[in-house]
Amino acid sequence: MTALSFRLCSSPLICRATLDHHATDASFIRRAADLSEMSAGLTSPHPNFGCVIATPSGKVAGEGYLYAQGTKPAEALAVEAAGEFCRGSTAYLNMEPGDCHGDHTAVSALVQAGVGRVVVGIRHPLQHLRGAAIREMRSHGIEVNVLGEDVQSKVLEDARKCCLLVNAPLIHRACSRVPFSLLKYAMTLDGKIAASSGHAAWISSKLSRTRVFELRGRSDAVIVGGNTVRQDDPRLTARHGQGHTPTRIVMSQSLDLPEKANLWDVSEVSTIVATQRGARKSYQKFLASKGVEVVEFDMLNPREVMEYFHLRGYLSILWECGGTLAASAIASGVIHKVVAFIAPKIIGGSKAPTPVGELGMVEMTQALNLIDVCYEQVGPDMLVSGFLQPVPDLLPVIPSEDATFEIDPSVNPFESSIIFFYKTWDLYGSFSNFSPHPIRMPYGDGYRTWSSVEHYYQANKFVGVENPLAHDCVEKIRTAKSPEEAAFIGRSKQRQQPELVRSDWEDVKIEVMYMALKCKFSTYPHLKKMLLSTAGSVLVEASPHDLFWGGGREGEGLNYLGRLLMQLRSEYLGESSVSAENTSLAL
Ligand SMILES: NC(=O)C1=CN([C@@H]2O[C@H](COP(=O)(O)OP(=O)(O)OC[C@H]3O[C@@H](n4cnc5c(N)ncnc54)[C@H](OP(=O)(O)O)[C@@H]3O)[C@@H](O)[C@H]2O)C=CC1
Ligand SMILES: Nc1c(N[C@@H]2O[C@H](COP(=O)(O)O)[C@@H](O)[C@H]2O)[nH]c(=O)[nH]c1=O
Repeated sequence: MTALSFRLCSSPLICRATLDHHATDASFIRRAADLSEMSAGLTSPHPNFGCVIATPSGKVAGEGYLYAQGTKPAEALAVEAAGEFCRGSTAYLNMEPGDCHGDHTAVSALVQAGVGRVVVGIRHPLQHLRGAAIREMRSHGIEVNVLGEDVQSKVLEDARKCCLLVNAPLIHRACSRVPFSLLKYAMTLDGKIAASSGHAAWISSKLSRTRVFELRGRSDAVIVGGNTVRQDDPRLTARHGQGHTPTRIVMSQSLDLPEKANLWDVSEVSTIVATQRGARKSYQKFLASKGVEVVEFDMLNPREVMEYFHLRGYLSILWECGGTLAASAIASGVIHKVVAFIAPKIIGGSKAPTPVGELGMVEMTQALNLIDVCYEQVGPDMLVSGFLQPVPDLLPVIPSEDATFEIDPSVNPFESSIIFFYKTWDLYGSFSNFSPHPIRMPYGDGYRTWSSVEHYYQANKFVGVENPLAHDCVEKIRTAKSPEEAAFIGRSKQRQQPELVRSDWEDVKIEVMYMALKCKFSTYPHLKKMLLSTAGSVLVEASPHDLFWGGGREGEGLNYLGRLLMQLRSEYLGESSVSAENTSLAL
């Protein structure tokens, strides 16, 4: 079996006219993405939608963007602006419309105006909305091209990336069930965020601080730790004009906070204090009397707090804390992006605070590398920003129509039902690697029995490595009492002692899994029958954590387990149709 690839490669023979066409599509999609951000800082953060309507000769006829939740959709505004030029035109949308209220306003506007073609940057990131508007437009006879699926090339891929970035908060929030979090700090050239005394006003220039006000205006909330309140008495308001002002959140375990503080003045904007359950009840009462909301947590940590604010509907959070809380937030995996203003100043001081406290790392190889790093000079300062977690790519979960068809011709990816499986006790739980179905696989000179596919898969990470410790690992995993234990040993060893992992693991792991699955489904006829009974459906492992083998919570994962099962199903279906043909020939 060859490794599966679901991205269709662009043909090397792609012609000049197609390239020009792609360049035009790409530039209008980029424009739609830029437009979609026009409301940033003016209203509460929301999904960003922009629409450009272009005539067949490539002229912009109308544009629109969603101003705020519940206001007229970008598509309707663009149609109004383009008027009679809509007929036969192409509409460019950075993101598939999300028909949240069932009123089809965006799609109806395009259909009724007679738009002939729609180019979509990315599908809607939310599973319950994804694909619906695209299907609806197609059902009305509009040609819909989704970037990366129906049309592909380098220039379109770059444009698609702009669409992902412009809705990064929504995509991250959908995938990780926490709001999008941006850690911002200002530091001196020698890496300090304050003097040893704690004094920090100011490190960065006025121009940089104006940029911070803009960042605040694009956020639902700004967070600091208790110590920053004690040291700085901050206001944390967005003083960037008439724009949106975020809620202020303080995280304090001790509630050993001052009675007089700018944040307790809630006349213009609210403040929420997140604290440990039971902390200083009398002080909690005092805060309540000031109009400050206090929320108690059983475990006050960044993840719990972020999950809570996700449930309250927050999309985007700006962390403006010191290094203590920043380290805790990074360690709990809730920070998605970092923005650092670096001022050309030196303050010194071996005890002066730094932007990120203790992370427990001891070697430089453990350092977290930022992705998509940008550098910009802001007045005298340098602004460095980048992602700590890549914006999840929405493309692969339900692969392109052609590619899915390649794996399993019975599947029509956007019309088929989706069967999710995850826990072994679920309806299709036997598809999980953790299902208790032992397999017998070649090993060394003979065969060995493995208690589950997971046991076999995890052990294979260490097979063939000439180190007794790797051999021990294989045996420990093989004799693990449960698939969970096997997974735990395999994953932690891989993390702690990467030198024990075979060097070709990334190249062979899909093949290893495929062979194990093939053995499992061939050994147990009832499992094979169950797999065949799903023909025509897309299989998705609904693992919220494993974004390689699983499909993620909102379809952001690569779903390789589901793909391999579909591949296997297709092979079995092929075999049964060949044997049916042979039988009928024999008759
Ligand atoms: N230059 C810049 O960009 C910035 C500079 N600063 C400077 O940094 C210094 C303060 O730094 P620092 O002490 O690190 O301040 P933090 O903002 O990180 O506050 C730390 C406090 O956060 C609270 N906290 C609640 N939960 C947690 C948790 N899970 N993990 C860690 N902390 C938690 C605790 O408050 P409690 O003790 O109340 O329980 C803790 O003492 C000041 O001098 C300030 O001027 C601060 C922000 C930005
Ligand atoms: N010192 C420092 C920053 N510090 C951050 O700004 C907060 C003060 O905000 P406010 O009271 O609204 O002006 C402070 O508590 C800390 O979070 N920020 C920067 O951009 N540059 C700086 O040099």
